[in-house]
Amino acid sequence: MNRPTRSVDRPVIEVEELRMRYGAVDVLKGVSFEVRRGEVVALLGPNGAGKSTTIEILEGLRARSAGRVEVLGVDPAHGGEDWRARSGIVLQSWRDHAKWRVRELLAYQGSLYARYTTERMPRPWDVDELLGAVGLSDHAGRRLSALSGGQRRRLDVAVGLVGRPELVYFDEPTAGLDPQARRDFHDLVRRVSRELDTTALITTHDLAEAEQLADRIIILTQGRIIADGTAEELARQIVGADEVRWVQGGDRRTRLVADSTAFARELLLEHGTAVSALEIRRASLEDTYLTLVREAETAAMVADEQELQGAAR
Ligand SMILES: Nc1ncnc2c1ncn2[C@@H]1O[C@H](COP(=O)(O)OP(=O)(O)OP(=O)(O)O)[C@@H](O)[C@H]1O
Repeated sequence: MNRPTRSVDRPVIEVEELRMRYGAVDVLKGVSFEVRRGEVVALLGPNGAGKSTTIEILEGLRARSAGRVEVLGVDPAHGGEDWRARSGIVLQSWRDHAKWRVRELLAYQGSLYARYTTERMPRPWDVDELLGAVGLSDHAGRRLSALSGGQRRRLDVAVGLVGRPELVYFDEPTAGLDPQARRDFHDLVRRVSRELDTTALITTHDLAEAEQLADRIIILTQGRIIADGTAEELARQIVGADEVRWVQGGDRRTRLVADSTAFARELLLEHGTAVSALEIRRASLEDTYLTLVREAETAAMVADEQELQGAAR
């Protein structure tokens, strides 16, 4: 299916200078980013970085301290039911409803969206089709209490998607899933993004997942965005991103370089056949992430110390 073309393609999420303060503590310190229609974006960051706070503000569950936020063209602080129905939230939220059966729960949840159906987007998603899409067809008649952890996670995903949302938030979606279920989930998100033009914002601590799934990665640390781009673009931000190893004159050598192709070319031109076992390892997203977060934390510590010294003078 082709993506529908739109003459005015405004971003689905627009965040400008977002600030959040709990008591005397600034948790978000001027966060700005955009997410375009159909994009899959991963929001990464250490514990306590402000990811959940950001998402709760976008969902309209938390009032911000300052800044401009628009989600699907509406300020979440003033979003009504119609606006809310256009987003889906995938949380681990159905654990307490142990007596419901899978199909029953999805049919009920889906029925809440029927009044929001449009010609372009019939709502809700047909329950049997959705059960098939998340791999729960064989468990449709089961009570929630009889599902495994992975099956419940698939159900969480189905609940988040049943209203065919234009925008869906996933909070650590594959935590606790086995590798097959994880791959199925990735396929599902890609399909939903491609075929329904659904925008997805995913928080995860799984960097391999972010790399595989996301069109774009945003890294939040200590309430600030320190990187925003594709995994490749992020890797280019750090110096010495590639590791080159080779053997020369019997010695094993290793160098960290920014442009490994140019380095290898020079090396071979200069030393020719004296070079063997040449290997290039690109920085993984994990290397990049850890480097960027460490640099940001060091810079913040230095700034704090300077401020303290300034105040003591
Ligand atoms: N209601 C609250 N009152 C006071 N402080 C809060 C409140 N909610 C969150 N915080 C603080 O705000 C900071 C950011 O928290 P947040 O939950 O947004 O981080 P996170 O990036 O989602 O972390 P994690 O990866 O651990 O889920 C933390 O220091 C947290 O302790």
